[in-house]
Amino acid sequence: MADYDFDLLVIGAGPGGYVAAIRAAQLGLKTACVESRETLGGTCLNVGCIPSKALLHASELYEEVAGGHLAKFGMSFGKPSVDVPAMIAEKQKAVDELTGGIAFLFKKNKVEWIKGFASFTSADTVEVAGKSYRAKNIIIATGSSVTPLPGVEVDNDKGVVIDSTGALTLSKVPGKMVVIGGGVIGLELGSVWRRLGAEVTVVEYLDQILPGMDADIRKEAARIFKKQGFTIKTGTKVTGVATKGKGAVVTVEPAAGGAAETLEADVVLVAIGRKPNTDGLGLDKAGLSVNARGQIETDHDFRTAVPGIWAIGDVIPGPMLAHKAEDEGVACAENIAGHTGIVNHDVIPSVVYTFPEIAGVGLTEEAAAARGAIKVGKFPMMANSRAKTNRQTDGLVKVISDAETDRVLGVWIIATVAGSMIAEACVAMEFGATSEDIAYTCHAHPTHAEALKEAAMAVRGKAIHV
Ligand SMILES: NC(=O)c1ccc[n+]([C@@H]2O[C@H](COP(=O)([O-])OP(=O)(O)OC[C@H]3O[C@@H](n4cnc5c(N)ncnc54)[C@H](O)[C@@H]3O)[C@@H](O)[C@H]2O)c1
Repeated sequence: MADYDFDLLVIGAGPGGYVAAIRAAQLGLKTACVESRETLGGTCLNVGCIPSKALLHASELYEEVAGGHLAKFGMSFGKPSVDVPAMIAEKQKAVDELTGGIAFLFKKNKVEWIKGFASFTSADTVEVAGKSYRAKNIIIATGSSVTPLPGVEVDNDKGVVIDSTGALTLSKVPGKMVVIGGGVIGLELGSVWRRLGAEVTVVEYLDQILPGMDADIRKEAARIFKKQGFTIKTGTKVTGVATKGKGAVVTVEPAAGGAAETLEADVVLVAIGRKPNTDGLGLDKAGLSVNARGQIETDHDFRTAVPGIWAIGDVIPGPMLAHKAEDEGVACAENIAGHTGIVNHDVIPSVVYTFPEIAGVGLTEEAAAARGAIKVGKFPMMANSRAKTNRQTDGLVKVISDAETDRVLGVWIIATVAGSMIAEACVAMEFGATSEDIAYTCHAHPTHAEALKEAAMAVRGKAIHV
């Protein structure tokens, strides 16, 4: 240790990096975490998962009232109004409390926060704000940033052509919003502004929204979103965005070729994906390189090609999800400390926090069928007593199992609380459960979770309530 400043230096304090730093400190390693943002928590806490969920929650409450959905329960209100700056300020309070919480956890666990941007000067040394730090181990947890759309300039301050960060700070509800990209960000942030009154058009290049999800789920989600008032243009590419007056004009044409058309918008949200952050890191000085997708490759233990350098989260291959990064952070810290840290990448849930929520874990039906014989059980939320009682019956649960062994290979859910329901599927899959194991597990009544049990029963044609 004599020559090293730290046992471990983590670059980046997002969900991957800050969790890795805390776990390493818990295990007795002298740990520092470098972060260039003013606050800890990375994209997720500052301008991603957390603020978007705050606005999703607030806008959902607004729509319940404004959309007249409570009238059927005998409740009536005067015409509701929304004070957007107040909503944004309350969101910021949640963000500040959570980012401040990490600063507290760093102090409590004696993790040193080095403020500034880290750049490698050799395989075991980084420079931050003109000072050099040498560490026995370095974890790269630099995350990802918004993929730019060639030829389209984002300016979040002007608030006309924006990305996900700009969509969290609009000062008023746009009349018309065009969302480029029918993925998670487009649908979540599009939902926020649609609920508050914007006319939202989603332009998606592929034939279906929500890439990577199960085909039934993608189809059903599109049906539900259209019913909610979204205009969804799939199989459509954007060929240009020009600002015009206080708004913008988006030119689109069929992906397969054909006549172009223009869409006028007050706000254009670009949400076409994210790319790993490696610019300026000086990877070459450490002897590292990136793959064709700009990612740093690691082995199963999160070791890069250079001994002593590890990488986790959005900067390595795999889904760009905060919880995947967190689990990798814990496992990587444990491996560095000489323990055995493992992440089961076959069981990483993904959740879209729209209304209803959309969640999945494991294989899609298409991917599972390509591997071998499968059985599929489906159960509609329409037949779930709790969903029916709440008058929120959109959605379904789908369980995919191996035809021979009955082992669960994938679970897909659209339901108001799908994000919570998917946790049960994750535990089941982590323990190698069969669909019968889920079917024979007693589930509390009346809960949404019973729909998962019934979908598991449906794998063998034994669902009761359909
Ligand atoms: N709830 C969550 O888990 C959550 C929330 C936000 C973001 N994220 C993660 O952040 C990342 C980025 O999210 P995202 O929604 O930007 O990406 P995404 O990859 O989920 O979706 C982007 C969509 O844009 C489409 N697209 C690409 N270029 C286009 C073009 N020129 N014209 C029209 N459509 C185009 C793609 O086909 C794709 O469907 C994802 O990895 C996502 O998992 C997750």
